[in-house]
Amino acid sequence: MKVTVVGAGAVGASCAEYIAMKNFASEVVLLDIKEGYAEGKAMDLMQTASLNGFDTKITGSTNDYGKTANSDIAVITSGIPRKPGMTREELIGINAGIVKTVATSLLEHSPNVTIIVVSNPMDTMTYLVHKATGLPKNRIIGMGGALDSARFKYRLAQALEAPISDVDGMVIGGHSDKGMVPLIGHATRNSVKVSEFLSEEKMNWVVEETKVGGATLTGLLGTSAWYAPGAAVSSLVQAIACDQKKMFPCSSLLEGEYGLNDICIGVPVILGKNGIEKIVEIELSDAEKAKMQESAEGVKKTNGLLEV
Ligand SMILES: NC(=O)c1ccc[n+]([C@@H]2O[C@H](COP(=O)([O-])OP(=O)(O)OC[C@H]3O[C@@H](n4cnc5c(N)ncnc54)[C@H](O)[C@@H]3O)[C@@H](O)[C@H]2O)c1
Ligand SMILES: O=C(O)C[C@H](O)C(=O)O
Repeated sequence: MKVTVVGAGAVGASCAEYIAMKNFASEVVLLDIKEGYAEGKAMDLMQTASLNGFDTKITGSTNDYGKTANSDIAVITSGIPRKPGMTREELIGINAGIVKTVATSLLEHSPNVTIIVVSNPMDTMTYLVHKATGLPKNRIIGMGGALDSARFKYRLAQALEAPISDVDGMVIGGHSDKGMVPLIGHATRNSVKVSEFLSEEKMNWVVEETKVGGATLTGLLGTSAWYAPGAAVSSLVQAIACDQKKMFPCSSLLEGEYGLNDICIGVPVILGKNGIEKIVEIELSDAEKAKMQESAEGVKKTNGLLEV
């Protein structure tokens, strides 16, 4: 199993590290446009192998896609991250050109690749990869909901004063400060709805903190987060590589599901060896449906800025 990670910056390197630590891939190729940068990160990570007990080979490449040839899975993290006070949507001007070039270069060398898009604004970048490559929809996956759901569970556990392993919950919709739809009505603590434990006020706090999870970290760090994003990507890669049939909310091209068309947005999907093997349509309340609709309008507005 060969995995390429484009962009050896904060998220790309974290993602490569978690993939290697989970020890399911034979090779991870890290590629970056900055001379020597990916080679340096790959060498540094390889020097953790004997300490951390993995056999995955990590190779660095300065923009040489020959080294990525015949990758099974590729992750696109190349592009700029936001700074405090910015929205993800503001990154479109620079990131769209980078993501389009990277996706086509990947495909030239790996015709059977499944692509995971991370660069922001992620739902629009995922849509752009569809338009630019024409790959079947099961082989293009946007990562956002897996991360947002991990943040949701973190906030739920805080509010419940419970261990995170007791908590389950999911965030669907667009990966944006306003567009996320944390499904608080479906969230549980050991199969019991969290509304049995939490006041309306506490549940609203969980939802609002989840939606601005990325912005909160950007404010603290001066750039956007990387550990949880890297871990979330590695979980998606593992689900595909190991044919786990696991369910994650991912940005997927919709053709009528959830009443939406011609848009990539976060919905629950089953991930296995064929990438997105199924889009799962769950029953939403009228309020959740309205939020999903509003979120889709936001994503479509950003998609409208693309030149495709
Ligand atoms: N979807 C998500 O949940 C999620 C989570 C975190 C970050 N992100 C996004 O991921 C992206 C990367 O974030 P980061 O913190 O790693 O940024 P970073 O600046 O640390 O790393 C980005 C890397 O991309 C490289 N790059 C730029 N153009 C390239 C090209 N054409 N080919 C190859 N490499 C190129 C840069 O040299 C840099 O090393 C940002 O757009 C950020 O907003 C998304
Ligand atoms: O917040 C960001 O800009 C990066 C990423 O989308 C995140 O949610 O951490």
